[in-house]
Amino acid sequence: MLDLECNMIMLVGPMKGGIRYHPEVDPDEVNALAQLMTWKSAVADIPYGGAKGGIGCNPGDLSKSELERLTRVFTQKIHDLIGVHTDVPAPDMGTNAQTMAWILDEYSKFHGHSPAVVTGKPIDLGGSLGREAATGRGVVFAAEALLAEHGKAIKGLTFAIQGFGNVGSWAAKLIHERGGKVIAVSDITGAVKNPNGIDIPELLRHKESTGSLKDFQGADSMDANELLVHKCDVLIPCALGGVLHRGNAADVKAKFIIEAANHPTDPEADEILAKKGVVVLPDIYANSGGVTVSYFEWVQNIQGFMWDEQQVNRTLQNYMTRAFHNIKNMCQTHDCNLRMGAFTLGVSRVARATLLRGWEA
Ligand SMILES: NC(=O)C1=CN([C@@H]2O[C@H](COP(=O)(O)OP(=O)(O)OC[C@H]3O[C@@H](n4cnc5c(N)ncnc54)[C@H](OP(=O)(O)O)[C@@H]3O)[C@@H](O)[C@H]2O)C=CC1
Ligand SMILES: O=C(O)CCC(=O)C(=O)O
Repeated sequence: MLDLECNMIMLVGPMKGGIRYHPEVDPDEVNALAQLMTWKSAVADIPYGGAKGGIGCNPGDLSKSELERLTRVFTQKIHDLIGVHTDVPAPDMGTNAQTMAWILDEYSKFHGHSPAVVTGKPIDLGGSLGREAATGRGVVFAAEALLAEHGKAIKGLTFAIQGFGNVGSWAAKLIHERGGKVIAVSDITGAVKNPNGIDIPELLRHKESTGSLKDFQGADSMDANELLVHKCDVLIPCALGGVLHRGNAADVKAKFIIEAANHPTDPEADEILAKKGVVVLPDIYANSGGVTVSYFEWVQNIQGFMWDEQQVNRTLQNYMTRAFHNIKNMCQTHDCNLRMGAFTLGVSRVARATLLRGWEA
């Protein structure tokens, strides 16, 4: 199944969002994810509408050459819909810089060389330094901003991380570097735990060489579902949507949840967690580091000028800190939680742009 959804008609700039390859991709989910991109871009204050694309497939079952052919055929079908100033794809679950390189190459056969038509591409093809790490790094900046509000810091706190792909592995690495104790990690093959803190660089090497978390010597294996209710200070879902639901929310022991995945908490779980006093940092803010650095990549491509990595990371931190304070202001003004504050900020920015364009009903 191939699907591409766009949620905003060029109100403030092109539409933007990732392309997902996963067996559970369906049009409703892609549409919902495109809507999240609209509010996410508005919260980050970057000039984009929302989009998302996906293919229902299991990339783990496909060879590299099958993935390339699939991506090229997909691009042949959507090349008239995407474009530097209309809709700019990026990686999401199951896709990566190589996928973006194939899209760029195939698109350029129809429209001429156009590096800015995708972001998250390899550096050698015009990708931005810092984009690969950006979502995980943004998650860490977001966590630091939230924890500081509560008089805490990453150092010394315990973390459980679901998902060890692009977002989860970068978040784990950066938390480990800051002195946080990552005590549980999972991927699709299972989960591992170590109450003294997992050696994340070692786990990265193990995952890189074996392709899974299984048989890692530095930690005990655990039930992957148990990870979400494991005793820790901070839980970071970095995989699928809907993983926190009424069946497990009451058992969550973390005091903070940083939503690095898109839509990991369903509305029933949200209510249960709020009653328990768990502080949830919403996805449309917490994982916005990826699209923010995608914006920097697009700007660099259009300018034909490459930023150094320090500039990318510093500017990302400024964007994440500014957005956190804007959300907090909304929460204070409307006496609401962080999710409502983030949505109020995003929706009000989109509404203002709509009115200014004269599109009111
Ligand atoms: N990439 C980006 O820039 C952004 C991503 N996001 C969101 O972050 C989340 C992760 O994306 P990303 O890291 O890019 O995706 P990846 O495909 O790189 O990684 C996904 C990870 O989730 C694991 N996983 C899949 N299913 C399960 C499961 N049932 N239980 C536990 N782990 C599972 C995978 O396991 P395995 O390694 O074994 O395959 C993998 O480690 C998604 O929700 C995505 O929408 C949000 C903003 C930007
Ligand atoms: O980098 C991008 O453009 C989009 C990233 C994405 O898909 C997301 O934030 O969910």
